Amino acid sequence: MSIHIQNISKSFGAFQALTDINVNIESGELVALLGPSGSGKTSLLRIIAGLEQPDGGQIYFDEQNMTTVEAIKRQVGFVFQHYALFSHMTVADNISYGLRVKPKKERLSKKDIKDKVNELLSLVKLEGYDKRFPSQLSGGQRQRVALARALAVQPKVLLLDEPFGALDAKVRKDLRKWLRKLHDEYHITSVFVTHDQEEALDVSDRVVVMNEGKIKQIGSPDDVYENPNSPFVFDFLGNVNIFKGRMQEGVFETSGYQTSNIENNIKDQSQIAEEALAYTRPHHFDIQLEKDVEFLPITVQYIHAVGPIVFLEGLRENGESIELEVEKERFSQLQLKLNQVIYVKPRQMKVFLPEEFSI
Ligand SMILES: Nc1ncnc2c1ncn2[C@@H]1O[C@H](COP(=O)(O)OP(=O)(O)OP(=O)(O)O)[C@@H](O)[C@H]1O
Repeated sequence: MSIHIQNISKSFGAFQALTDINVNIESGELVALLGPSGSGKTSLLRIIAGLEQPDGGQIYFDEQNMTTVEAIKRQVGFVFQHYALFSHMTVADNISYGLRVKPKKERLSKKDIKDKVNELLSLVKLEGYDKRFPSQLSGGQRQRVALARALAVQPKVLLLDEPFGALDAKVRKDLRKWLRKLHDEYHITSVFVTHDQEEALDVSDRVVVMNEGKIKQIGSPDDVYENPNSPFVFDFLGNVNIFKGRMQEGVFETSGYQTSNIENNIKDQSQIAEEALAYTRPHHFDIQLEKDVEFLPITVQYIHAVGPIVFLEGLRENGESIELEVEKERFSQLQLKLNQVIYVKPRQMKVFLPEEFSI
């Protein structure tokens, strides 16, 4: 089932929570809505679910206009951050709830419901937990029960609102791997809300980056991470170094360092921009020990060498600091030490002008 979100807007009183949202989600896709707190992710998810009415715009499931269809008739499975399990019901009763409350004509037999529960318990790796109550489960187990309950009614669309938000980092990581695997097996069109960029990039087929009720960028995880279209997306999706400088005829200059190895959206390349900012991720640097005009000298101030990637911080001659990430092997080759002067060259930089900051 595909989902087409067309020109959706929503305000709460005078506050505009969503402005002209357009996204096409393909059948079987897992899409993450990613953005900071208050960016409108949950509001959009609730509008897809039918739990909230938009002020303008349409929601289609395939060719069917669902905008005014009641939530209960949308065949949507919903998983919330806070395990909304019924505390007085066992795991099995929680999972089968949606099947048991169906009208008699559509209801499966008791035996079929039991078989379905067992199938779902095995799917979420909780065989043997059927008689437990939610209070006897860990947070991660409860979320898996919530997912099994959402899947029991065979939804056409699965909506997940920060499903792992309340869990600790390790359980979160395990569950998102597991969700990805589950999705690869079942291919239910799924929309997943998160404010955690790593989670969004790790799990989804495509990421919709939102801020202040608007879409900033839509793309594959690799695309939005490697080719952010705005300073906001660059900053929100990972660590970044920002160089203040000026642009002139395709050359970026910052405190005595010049480079033409840059990307920018400036139409008139002969333009002079006095207040340009160049963005580079910490792993996009070449490092060497020999002085070179194409390289920036920096003094190593901090080294964190745990794991396969070494994190370094260096100080430029103008007092600005630079974060670097180097593979352990390269770090060992260079034998880097604190207070050593090294030479670094950004392999790629993206230059933005002040007017691009408000897009
Ligand atoms: N029922 C409501 N009444 C008034 N304002 C609301 C209501 N629901 C949401 N908002 C406001 O709309 C904005 C978007 O909220 P929403 O929950 O969609 O954001 P979010 O990106 O999901 O944030 P979070 O990550 O914190 O959950 C927020 O400023 C919020 O205060």
